[in-house]
Amino acid sequence: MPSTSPPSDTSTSGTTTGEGRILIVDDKRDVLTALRLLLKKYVTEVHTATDPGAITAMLEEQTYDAILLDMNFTQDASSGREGFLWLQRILQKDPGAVVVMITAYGGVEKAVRAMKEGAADFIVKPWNDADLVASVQAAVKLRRSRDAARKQEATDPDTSSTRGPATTASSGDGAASAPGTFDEIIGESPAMQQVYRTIEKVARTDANVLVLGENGTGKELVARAVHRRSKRANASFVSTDLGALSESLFESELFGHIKGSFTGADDDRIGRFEAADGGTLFLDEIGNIPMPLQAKLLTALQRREVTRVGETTPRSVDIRLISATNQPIYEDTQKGQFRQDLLYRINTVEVQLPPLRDRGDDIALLARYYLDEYADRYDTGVTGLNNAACAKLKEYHWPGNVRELKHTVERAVIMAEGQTLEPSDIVFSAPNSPRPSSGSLGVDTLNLDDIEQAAVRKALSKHGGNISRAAEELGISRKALYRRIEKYGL
Ligand SMILES: Nc1ncnc2c1ncn2[C@@H]1O[C@H](COP(=O)(O)OP(=O)(O)OP(=O)(O)O)[C@@H](O)[C@H]1O
Repeated sequence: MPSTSPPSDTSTSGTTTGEGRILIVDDKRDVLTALRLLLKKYVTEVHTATDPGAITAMLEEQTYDAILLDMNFTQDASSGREGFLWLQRILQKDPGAVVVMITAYGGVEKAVRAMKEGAADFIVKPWNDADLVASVQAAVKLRRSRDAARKQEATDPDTSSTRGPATTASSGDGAASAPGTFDEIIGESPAMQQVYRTIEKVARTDANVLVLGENGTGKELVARAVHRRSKRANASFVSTDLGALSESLFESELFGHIKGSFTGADDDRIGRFEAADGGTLFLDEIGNIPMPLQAKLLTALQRREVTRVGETTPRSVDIRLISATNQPIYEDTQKGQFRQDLLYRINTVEVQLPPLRDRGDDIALLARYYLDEYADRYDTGVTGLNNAACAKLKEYHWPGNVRELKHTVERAVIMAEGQTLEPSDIVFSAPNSPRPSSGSLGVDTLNLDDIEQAAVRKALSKHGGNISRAAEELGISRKALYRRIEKYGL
């Protein structure tokens, strides 16, 4: 039975302006007081508790639009373990809860891990008032839209099956996909199966996704698959290549502008953020944007609002963000070329796409697929490729990955003399480009932790997440590998 009186160490503030009922749980009374004073201007009710043990009873009595939860409760504790525990309990009790973690500056990595486990956001102490208020308001909004979506699903049972993630795609075969494919993505290597599993899991959530991989590995296809399987599938998917935007156009493209705000602004125009409202925004080449623009992007993401160039009033946007880069973004962060706080905002879940040369038989699978497609399109009568041609394709290092394979097969199908492709029909565009050594970790650092982290990532990606095989390749025990996965939050 729900208890009717609030636990003794909790307190409530009624207020006037904004909307929403929030709960703040922190063992430090001064933190609670400061937060209550600040937030009561923006939400209807602020409840506080110093003892996380009170959370369960409070959740039985009330539904909260947002819960601000400290990561550490016992004196001097810094592991964040209690934060994880209470986060889990809250989500068990109320799966729709929107939890914002509060952490000290040094605990940011743990807060990011908490986001992977279901927290909606995090706040770093000492906080910036405006950012904190924006984060709480966004959390309240998120709760409301989750509740509305749930109500909609309850009244329209078809909604979840037509718009939600495909539920029958557990082995990498999307609901409407041919064998060996997942939506439009072709490949059945262990590394790609791991990618499909991640897409399935993350699509259902609203978590920000960072897709990493060399050029032409299919990063945009992954972004589209996540969108298609998400509850935003019926809204727009807006793709923007940030690498192609000049600094001067960046703000107006992303945030929009009003007529006359600069030379050439002949009309009001909405930006990509607003165009993606309710749907998914895909920011490609995010690793290439200069520092000042990173700051602007971070502010928009933190506040979930954009201000059109030439205007002063911000507009709220509700987007799911998927970013992609082929840059070594972790290394760039260490070199000070990419903001760490922006990285933490965009990489809640990461999808690492393996280069084509590490995908084994997928090379032949893709080649046959494109062979059929182009033979059909150009009506050439080419029907297959012989073993030697297939071996030649598999031996090549594919610096341009799937995009390059596609063009190579297209050329071969057009130029072939016979019905079956032979090695001489296959001409590579960059046969002498340097072949990345298979041992290369793609990091340019001597920091042992970074090298270890890159090795663990690479082994997991190569073996499609298979712990035994990855541990064997790394030369460590399964247990030792689990410890490292935990250590690096992989
Ligand atoms: N696994 C795959 N199956 C089928 N087609 C693929 C696959 N991967 C990539 N492609 C094709 O290769 C081309 C490049 O894919 P995509 O644009 O998604 O790659 P990308 O990693 O985003 O590239 P870039 O880094 O250059 O932006 C597209 O034509 C896409 O359809």
